[in-house]
Amino acid sequence: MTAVAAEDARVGFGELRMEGVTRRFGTSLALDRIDLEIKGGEFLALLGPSGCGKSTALNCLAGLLPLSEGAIRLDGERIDGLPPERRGFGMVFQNYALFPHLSVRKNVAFGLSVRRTGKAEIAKRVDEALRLVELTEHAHKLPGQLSGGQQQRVAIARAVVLRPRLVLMDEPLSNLDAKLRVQMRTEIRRMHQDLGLTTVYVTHDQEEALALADRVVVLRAGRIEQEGTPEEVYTYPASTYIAGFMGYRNLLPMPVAAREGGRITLADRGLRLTGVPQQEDIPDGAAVAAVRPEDFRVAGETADPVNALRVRVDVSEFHGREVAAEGVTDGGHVIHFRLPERVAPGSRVELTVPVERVLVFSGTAEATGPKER
Ligand SMILES: Nc1ncnc2c1ncn2[C@@H]1O[C@H](COP(=O)(O)OP(=O)(O)OP(=O)(O)O)[C@@H](O)[C@H]1O
Repeated sequence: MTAVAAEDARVGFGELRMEGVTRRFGTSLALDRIDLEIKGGEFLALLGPSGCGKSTALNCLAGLLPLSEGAIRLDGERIDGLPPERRGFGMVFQNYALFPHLSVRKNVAFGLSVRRTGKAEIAKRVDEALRLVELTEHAHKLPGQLSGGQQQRVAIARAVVLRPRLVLMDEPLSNLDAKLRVQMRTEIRRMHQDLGLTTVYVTHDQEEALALADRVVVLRAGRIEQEGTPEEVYTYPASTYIAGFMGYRNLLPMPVAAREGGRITLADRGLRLTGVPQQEDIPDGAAVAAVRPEDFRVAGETADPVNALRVRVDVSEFHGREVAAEGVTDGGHVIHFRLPERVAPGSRVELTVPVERVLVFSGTAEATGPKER
């Protein structure tokens, strides 16, 4: 099959494998022996903070960057030596890179014209793509006459009109405002489903990754730290680094005070938290309790004495459905939690958290990874 035929054939693939993919820039290691399998039809998110190697991984898949070591195989066949245009992948980046002097329709048709696709076929496919991104009535406009979200939709239409077997997206929503980001997120997912695409999506936004992906791969310093379904990664982060990323805003380094029946109790300066160990070897001296703000509850009088803590509220912010609060324990631990309503600074509240929502890791304060947002 010729490369063009491969790109046009709307056939997916069984699996794409990255095998020991390593990429160096001088002496710095941007990707360190990445082994990853992407299944046809899957929506995979590559998640991690700035500099962890997400874009490098995507560019290696796209063929924009050669590998330093390793291989990429599509259904067993090596493709890492192929130039980008022969891989049959579509790309959507954060700067939409539309042609400013061409209409929306011409921008979307461009790739097909270059391939000398027949006029009637181009018209049919462009119409279909524009309908899909709901831009039919803007087809005659120039990109400069569109909003940021509309321009991004043109960029997506331009990629999917080629019916690529894999769509690579690098932070495609990062230039949009918050409301549009959420809308476009749904559209991207819908398109992925409706067109039966395989998508690899790079983002540093955990909410976006969790909302969109079938599987999330979290990168840290060029290596895979955890991979799993959004539910798995969110509920059972494999490390404090991932926990910090997944909204476990309370990462409290405390020594171990007791171990009993599969539970572990940490205690420090008057704060005592019992939780569930997430790793096998948790040393006595260096453990971290990870708790999500929304898992703390304001305790009633009948509160279970396990995991009861009293905090002085310093700040409470109205967030619509609930109030986000920051407080401090008598011993000086800063606690992030939620309240049903705002309270005056200096108020004292009793909090509690279920044992199963206190995740215990080995580690120290330095190892507590990125903070939420
Ligand atoms: N062209 C380059 N020359 C030198 N170093 C590079 C180059 N591109 C990337 N790097 C380095 O490789 C590492 C990974 O970069 P990469 O862009 O893949 O990270 P990222 O996770 O996508 O970050 P961001 O979200 O900020 O784009 C970083 O340390 C970066 O400085």
